Amino acid sequence: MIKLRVTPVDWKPSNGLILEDRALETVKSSTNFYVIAGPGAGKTELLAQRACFLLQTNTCKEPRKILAISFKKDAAKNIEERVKGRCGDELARRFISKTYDSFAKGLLDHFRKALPNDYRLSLNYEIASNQEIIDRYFGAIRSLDNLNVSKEQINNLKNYLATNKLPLYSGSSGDINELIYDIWMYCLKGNGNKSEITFPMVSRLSEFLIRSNPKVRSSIVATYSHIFLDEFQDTTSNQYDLIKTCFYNTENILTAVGDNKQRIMTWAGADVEVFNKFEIDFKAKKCELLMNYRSAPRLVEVQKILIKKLSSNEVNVSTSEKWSKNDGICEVWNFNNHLEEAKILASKIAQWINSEKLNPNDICIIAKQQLDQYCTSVIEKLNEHEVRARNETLFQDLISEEFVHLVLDIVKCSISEKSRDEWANSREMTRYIHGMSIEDDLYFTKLRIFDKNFKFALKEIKNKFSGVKSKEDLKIALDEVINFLGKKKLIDFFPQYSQHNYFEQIYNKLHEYLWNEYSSCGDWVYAIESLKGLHSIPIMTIHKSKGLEYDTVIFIGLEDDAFWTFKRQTEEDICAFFVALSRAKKRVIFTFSETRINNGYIRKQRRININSLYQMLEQSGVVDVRNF
Ligand SMILES: Nc1ncnc2c1ncn2[C@@H]1O[C@H](COP(=O)(O)OP(=O)(O)OP(=O)(O)O)[C@@H](O)[C@H]1O
Repeated sequence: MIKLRVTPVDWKPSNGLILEDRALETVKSSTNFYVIAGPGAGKTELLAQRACFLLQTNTCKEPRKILAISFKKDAAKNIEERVKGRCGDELARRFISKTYDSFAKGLLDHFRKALPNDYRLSLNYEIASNQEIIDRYFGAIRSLDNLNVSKEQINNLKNYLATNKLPLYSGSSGDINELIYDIWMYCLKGNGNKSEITFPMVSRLSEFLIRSNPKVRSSIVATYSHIFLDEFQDTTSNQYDLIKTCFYNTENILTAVGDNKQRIMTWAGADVEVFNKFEIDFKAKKCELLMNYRSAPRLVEVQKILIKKLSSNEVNVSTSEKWSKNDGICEVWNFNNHLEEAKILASKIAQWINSEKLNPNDICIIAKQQLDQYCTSVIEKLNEHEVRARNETLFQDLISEEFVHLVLDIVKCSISEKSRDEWANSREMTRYIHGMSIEDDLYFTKLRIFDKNFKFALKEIKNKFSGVKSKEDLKIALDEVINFLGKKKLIDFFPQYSQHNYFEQIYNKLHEYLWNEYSSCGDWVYAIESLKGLHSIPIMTIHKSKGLEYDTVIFIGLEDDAFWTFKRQTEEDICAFFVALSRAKKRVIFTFSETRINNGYIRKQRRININSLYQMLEQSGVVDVRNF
């Protein structure tokens, strides 16, 4: 039974977790804190527990909320799920989990009219990438000839576009400032009156509007009493400025968590000084955690070598008591070519799934980038063993969409009476979407009517789905779900879908992907689980793997070609290697293949440039090498 209210003294961490003293102090603190800790130290868990503490003790006083900001949609979803699981849906309604982009965009959409005139963008603005904007600008407006700008500045233009706070200095003829100013004006006003901007520009505009409107700022400060910042090491100056403008010198309490050794977004502008800035600006206290709850002891031995390399510090990371001293497998597997690699990996994976009773999604395959090049043969060979593996990049964003979750839950519980969790989640969520509040005097009467309607709707939805024979039928069945929820109500509840055709885009993708799954198995429950990734091995890049954990991690291609940036950005690439390694709980395998096919050509692979990575593995004294 989930406790709704306890006193701060009586409060205990949920799920029977025991927190280190330092972690407990941060969970209960009433001052700004930043937590620096390595992989698996429980940083995300600490935020989830802190949310429970603040909500269950009403330290975050009703109706105020907690705002949690993450980088990726799935990370935002992950922490939201943890909070729901630990303190229940009712309290978790006051836990608002967003990405930086959705936070900034939400502010802009809500308060767009408060922007100073020169920077007011059109209502129906579009989001574009840096490159699209630059290409369009030079295609439509300007040639490179009459510019007083160096080649390097042009090459790095995308990095400069949203570097400075607004309003921009308009520059002098043809220089870089004038160019940037001109691009901004083109983006805001120039393209047939429909503005087109990038996410970093969204962030700059939001920051500007809050800075120029004390009333808007006050409303944000009043809405949220506590702010959580996850993966803080990857925060860009642009994002930090937005946070600072919102919450500097206010009574809001901020908690930032991160790990400098997992900073893999420097290329995207991560500010290496961000923890120092936060400490000074927000007078934040520091908390260091020295546990690794995730990885087995032998894997932590390898991690320690990398930690020493990355931070020049000897650290004494402890492991969970559930492990024995010799638990953990870290191996390098050498192959003659990528086909041998695929064949042997597939057969070993199938063997582990059978003998160790692992689910496919307990195993993760990671490559540095170019998943098609490194993983296609393994996917094919796994299929021969009837093990499915899929490129998670194509699914992660769709699956973490809130309304996709809701629709899938509704369909699943309409079909299968065993889906109790999905039934409870979708009933709860639908009640909120339909505006039912426990504070309403007629709540219980309305609840009875709602439950009757909900039951009836599930029956209708089940009928529709049972009759689906074609992709077109599926569209009609899905429409039944949307009609029951009410498209307008859905969009009012999830304002992120109010933008242009975003809702339609997601909806069409859901239709397409769900049909693909169903047409290959003919079973709705299995199709929904498959779409959620329950029956396949996820394949992803290191960047996508951040924050996740798996029993077994297989890193394909520990080779110079994969780490082609190693010489130029050695530290960032070691951090990337560290992130991949530290996703594993029990076993991590690195592969090296003498040759690989690249663009139809056989390429010899080397490990000269990244030799230091191999040396670190060897230095740990726990890594075995196997030649196949
Ligand atoms: N106090 C604790 N006791 C037991 N298990 C814990 C505790 N804290 C976290 N865990 C578990 O350890 C694992 C890692 O936790 P979490 O994801 O919060 O770590 P993290 O520091 O955010 O990791 P990373 O930076 O590598 O993403 C999770 O499975 C989590 O449930």
